[in-house]
Amino acid sequence: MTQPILEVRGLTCERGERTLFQGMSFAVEAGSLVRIAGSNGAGKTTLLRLMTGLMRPVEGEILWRGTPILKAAQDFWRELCYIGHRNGVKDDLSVIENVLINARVASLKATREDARRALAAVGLAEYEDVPAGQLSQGQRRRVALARLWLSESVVLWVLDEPFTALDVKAVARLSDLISKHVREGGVVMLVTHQEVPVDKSQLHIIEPERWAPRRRSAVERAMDDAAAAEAENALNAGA
Ligand SMILES: Nc1ncnc2c1ncn2[C@@H]1O[C@H](COP(=O)(O)OP(=O)(O)OP(=O)(O)O)[C@@H](O)[C@H]1O
Repeated sequence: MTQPILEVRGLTCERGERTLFQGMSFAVEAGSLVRIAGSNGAGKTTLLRLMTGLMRPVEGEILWRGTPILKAAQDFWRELCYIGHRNGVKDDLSVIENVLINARVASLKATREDARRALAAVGLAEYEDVPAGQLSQGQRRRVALARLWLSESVVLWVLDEPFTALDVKAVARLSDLISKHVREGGVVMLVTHQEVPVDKSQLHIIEPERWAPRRRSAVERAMDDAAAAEAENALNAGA
């Protein structure tokens, strides 16, 4: 592998009382699609949040271009586009105002024309002036995702279930955009069940469960109990 652009080193994460994963390590180079897979509650969303610096790990670190993200801070965030579960769409603003404000918050330079192009790409050209509160869930998702069409120069895309609530056509368009971003040297890390066509060598599948602390089986627990009982008996016999 050439120099990795993104490296996860010995990441351990706890939520509540539970250790979700420990010692997670992997590295990818520019031009990679990182698919986070696994069962409900495995820690997929949590891993994405760690990736953005919104959450901190108990141990370990994430390096972007060789620098820990929490240290790189602004320099890292300038290269990051994060679209989480929540769409962050403001109901009382029009569709185009939402796109422009999202772009401004992300420090992207976007004119009204750019925003129109992005809306056309997500199939919302005719909704430009409609208050976002009047949209369906799928349409709201599209408003949030329109930012991706303004983020081609942003290297790292971190996307939590971006295909949810989209129709077949929208899924195909987004899937094409993601493949193009990866082909052009971007890194896309996403939680999805959707296949995104990229070269096999560019695809990494990360399953947080692989780093989950091992649960002891019933047999192991019974053996421990038996050993403890034996030790107690020995102590009592000696007393
Ligand atoms: N705010 C919180 N406080 C405590 N525990 C939490 C919190 N949010 C999530 N968790 C727990 O962390 C674990 C991982 O949650 P996470 O949302 O990362 O899983 P996931 O793999 O994305 O799940 P899903 O496929 O259902 O979206 C779950 O067991 C969940 O109960």
